[in-house]
Amino acid sequence: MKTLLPIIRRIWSHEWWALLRGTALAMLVLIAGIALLGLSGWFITAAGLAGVAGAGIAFDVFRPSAGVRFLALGRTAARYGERILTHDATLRSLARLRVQLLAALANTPFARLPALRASEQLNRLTRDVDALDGVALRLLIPIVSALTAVALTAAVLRFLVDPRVVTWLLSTYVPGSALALVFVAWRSRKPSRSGQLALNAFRMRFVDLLRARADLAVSGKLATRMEHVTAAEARMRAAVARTDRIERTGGIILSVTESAAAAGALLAGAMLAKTGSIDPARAALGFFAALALAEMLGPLRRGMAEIGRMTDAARRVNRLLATGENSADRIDEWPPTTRRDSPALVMRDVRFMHPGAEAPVLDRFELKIGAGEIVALVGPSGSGKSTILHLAARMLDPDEGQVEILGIAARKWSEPALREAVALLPQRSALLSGTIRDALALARPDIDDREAWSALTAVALDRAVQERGGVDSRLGESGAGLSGGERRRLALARVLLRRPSLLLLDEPTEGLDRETARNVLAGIRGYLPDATIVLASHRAAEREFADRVHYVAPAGSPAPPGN
Ligand SMILES: Nc1ncnc2c1ncn2[C@@H]1O[C@H](COP(=O)(O)OP(=O)(O)OP(=O)(O)O)[C@@H](O)[C@H]1O
Repeated sequence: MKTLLPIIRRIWSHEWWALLRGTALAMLVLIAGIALLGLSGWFITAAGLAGVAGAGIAFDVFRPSAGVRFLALGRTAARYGERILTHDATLRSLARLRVQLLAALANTPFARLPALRASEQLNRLTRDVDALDGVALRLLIPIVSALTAVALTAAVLRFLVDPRVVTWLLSTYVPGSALALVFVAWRSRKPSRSGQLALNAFRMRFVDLLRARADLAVSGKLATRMEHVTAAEARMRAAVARTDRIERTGGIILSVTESAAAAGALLAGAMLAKTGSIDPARAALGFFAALALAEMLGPLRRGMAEIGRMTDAARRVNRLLATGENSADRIDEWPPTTRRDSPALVMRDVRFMHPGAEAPVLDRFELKIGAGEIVALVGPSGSGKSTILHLAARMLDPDEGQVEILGIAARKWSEPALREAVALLPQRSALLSGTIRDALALARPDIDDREAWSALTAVALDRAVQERGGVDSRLGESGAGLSGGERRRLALARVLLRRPSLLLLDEPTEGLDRETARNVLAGIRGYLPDATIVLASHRAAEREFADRVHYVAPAGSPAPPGN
């Protein structure tokens, strides 16, 4: 329950007014239901007795039947209002929670991004948030309204019937319903959790299967992977069946409680009527109230069965929100102004180790790049070239040493100012499905045709786009429909559109033939004549394009002279 508190607080803080009114209406529904059954029972008994006594003609049928109608209609109206208010408030708070989770994901520190799995994050955003819709609807509101309804019913019965009937009802209902609810909550914790885990596994395996289907098919592993997917689905169904069985057993305990409470109330009423303490019609009230009290336990039973699923989801959501909110604090909002006369990029005595790695990738690393220079970083695979670009874009922060970007210490840059001044083309860029214009608009939302074509021309992609039908032609998922080299150039065009002062390119011409590579590199310089360009490079064409080559030695080995 402690895990659910932060979620309850989040829901309550924005929706307290709607929830308060919804809870009041939920109480009204329960009270009206109990009163309706009590009044109807009283009415039938009293009318019967009046008939037996031969006083039927004098019996006032109008007021009680008007009361029954009023209560029945009032209950329906209150139920309608309660559903609208509470569901609306819950859906609004879940929508807000989804946005908060997305923001937390967006704030995830870059160093942790490689560990994130798309399918896992998708799960979190859908199943976990959906699991939390019951926190208010099936736990909070039913508990508060049931407690209030019980207290009110007890007070009214005490006044109208007899305190002993109230004592009987409480002494059967309180332990009986507590036993049933605790039984359901306790026993269904495991299956409801394992059902959720199996569902998560099913979704992740299914997404992975779709993504890797070509590789799996050629390696002959498709059938085995499909078995994995169906195994997760079978576990999920088994867990659901088990939760249902537990819920039904809880239902049996509740039915026994209800029957015992009603039978006892009927017996007590009969005895009280026999001794003449109260009239028989009033004596029937306890019996009907006992039947009506069972109604309030239905939604609670469902909530209890889901408690394991809810707490697990809440734990994951709380953790992600906490990390996202903490890392958001990292961003310094002070926007500095760059100094034009200073070097574009300086790294002094930098040490950096990837999380979980055993040794630093950079140790006492030094680099100085003048404004307007084009520098190619070369070195063996794994020597840390991409890491240097990530440090220069401040996607990573060094463990030791200083990084200066455009004359300003990296830590002093505000996030928006840095993204204006520095652009990075990573080794693998993501293209979203949509049109070519959409892909470019990520860099420049208000992009016009002229800007789009000039960036596409710079990366030698204009002809290919024209042949496809222009900038409004559609791309499939991850840029499907373009060749690997064309996708790379489209991502490059997008980076150029930002017109950065410092452009960081991680193997920009990978997958391009020598001539196209040369054209693209010349196009980049033509598009950004004054920018400083740093390339992580393995290709001769890139080295030839650079003013200077900087050798990146693996950490621990000496850097050659000439750097
Ligand atoms: N997220 C990470 N977690 C742990 N280790 C990492 C991570 N990213 C990179 N590394 C490791 O850091 C080292 C440097 O990686 P980096 O990508 O910077 O090298 P690189 O010189 O750009 O290599 P390549 O030329 O093959 O692209 C490698 O040994 C790599 O395995």
